[in-house]
Amino acid sequence: MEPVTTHLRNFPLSVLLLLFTPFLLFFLYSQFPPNLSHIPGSPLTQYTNLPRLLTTLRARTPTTHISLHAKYGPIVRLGPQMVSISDPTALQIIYSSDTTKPAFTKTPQFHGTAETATWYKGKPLPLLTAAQDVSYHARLVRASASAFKAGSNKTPEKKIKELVDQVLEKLNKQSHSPRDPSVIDEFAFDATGIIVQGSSLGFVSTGKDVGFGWLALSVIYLYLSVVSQISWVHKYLMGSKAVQMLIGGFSPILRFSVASVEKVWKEAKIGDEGEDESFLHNIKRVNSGFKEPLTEEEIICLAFGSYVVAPLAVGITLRSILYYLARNPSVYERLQREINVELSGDEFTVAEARKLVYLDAVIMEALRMHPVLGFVLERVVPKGGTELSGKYLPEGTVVGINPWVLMRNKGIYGHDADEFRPERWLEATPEKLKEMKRYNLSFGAGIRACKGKDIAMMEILTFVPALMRRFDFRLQRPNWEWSVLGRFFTPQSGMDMKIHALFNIPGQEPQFHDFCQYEVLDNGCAGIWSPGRATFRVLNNMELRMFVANMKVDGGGHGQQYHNVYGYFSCSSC
Ligand code: HEM
Repeated sequence: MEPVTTHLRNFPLSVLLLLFTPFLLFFLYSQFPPNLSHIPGSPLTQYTNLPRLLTTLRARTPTTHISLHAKYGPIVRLGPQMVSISDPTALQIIYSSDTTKPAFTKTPQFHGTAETATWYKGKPLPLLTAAQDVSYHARLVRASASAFKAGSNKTPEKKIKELVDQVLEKLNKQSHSPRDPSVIDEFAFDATGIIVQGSSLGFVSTGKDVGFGWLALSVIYLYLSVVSQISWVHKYLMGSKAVQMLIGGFSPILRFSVASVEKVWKEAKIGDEGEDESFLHNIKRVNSGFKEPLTEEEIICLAFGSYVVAPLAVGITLRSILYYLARNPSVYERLQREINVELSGDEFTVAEARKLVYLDAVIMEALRMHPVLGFVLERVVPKGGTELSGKYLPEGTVVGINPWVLMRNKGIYGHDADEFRPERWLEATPEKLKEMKRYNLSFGAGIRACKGKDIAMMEILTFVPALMRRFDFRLQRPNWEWSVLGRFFTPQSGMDMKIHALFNIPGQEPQFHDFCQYEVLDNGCAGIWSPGRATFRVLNNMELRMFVANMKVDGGGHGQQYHNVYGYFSCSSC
């Protein structure tokens, strides 16, 4: 008699497959029960997360989610246990700010950040953005609330202003050739250094990464984007202790965060509210008064959280503002007029800039058109399940809204929601405006909304008016669409710009630009060359502001070559 193994060896593979397939299907079924079969979506998503994964790999999450909702309606199945919602009424339920009806908790979506990049003293740090435990989250928020308030101290504002001046000087030197405005990203990194530790990181001055790990940050976010779609693989990769033993502690951003904390703890004295005030100085001061002070790990978490979020978020938003302004000449000109007429001078404060209504509308519209986060802000359906958009969702379902989907909702923002039109924020009735703001997800919503909004707005309100007072920018290829990497974050590329100083700097060799015929004289006066540069007239500061406010351009709109530039005024100073 032949041994059993021989029989098995001779057994055709196809028969084996036939026998085992039902077991395999049963296993898959029990792993991923199609309990969301009543939710519309592509049939494949009932059984697998593969479509989600492919969308992420192709970096098309925002646009894909928008078209899925256009096809399937306000509630769409994205995976065997995941649902995306576009129904605005669901926002208050999922991200509730009502303490009697707690918001749904976060999924491990962000937890991967901790396990991937913050392996510290043998374990991952519990980050604020990732925290799933409600009381731990509340503890970190309480301890850092005053540190996140940008308006509470004037020192960072002053330092950010100095940094902007440094950026403008750099732009002036680079203005001869069109290029990607990467100096914006350098600004965003240095500004984060000022906010977190009270001093710039040195991106702008060196034009280099300075060891922070810009590349590492991109790799971390690529990894997170992918594993958040198929979370079980994480425990075999960066979530595995063995992998962390091999490459743990490698994260350069973690090293930076630890160094920042050490620097502030060494240099700042408790009670010192002087020149060096920063996020960490503030934490150090308030922490000493707590009954249960934050631990070293928790403080590093707070620094790390800002370093991984703030530079990308602010950089992406500044790029959006510049891009949409350059593509919309009438908006650009209206904003430039407002900035030149309403602000007192180059030394304007953030409080002054905050009062500019059109600037505010432009920023809100840029954030609406291009939210910084490109994925569903995931939450878990609590015990007992819930009903959203008329459909029952069982406990444990992952659910959420992608800001890109909600911010293009035509019912809220109008039939032209796909267009960049800041006027919509100014024309709306008070009720409509309230509705538009209520469903504004650009900074998230409810208890887990962005904690750095104040800081981000301070940086944006310092940068944009300063740039527009002294520079003119336009896209090298005005009708060229940029490219957007639509994953976790939504960074843009392909926006080469010509950025030119509007006025020549006193004491420097005058540079005459093809599109701008102003000049600032050594005595501080500004002048304008009349068409054809036959005569030169000197303007005082007030006239200059009036001139820019009423500036007319012959021979085409903004972004084209200015042949004749003239204003409505009569020059009285010369
Ligand atoms: C224009 C700039 C920014 C935008 C559009 C933005 C957007 C967001 C959004 C949408 C969320 C919610 C994520 C979720 O619900 O899952 C969030 C959370 C957060 N952001 Fe921002 N952010 C910006 C700048 C900043 C800055 C500058 C900081 C820090 C200095 C920061 C710190 C945080 C933190 C700590 C959280 C987590 C809050 C929590 O879980 O309680 N953000 N941000």
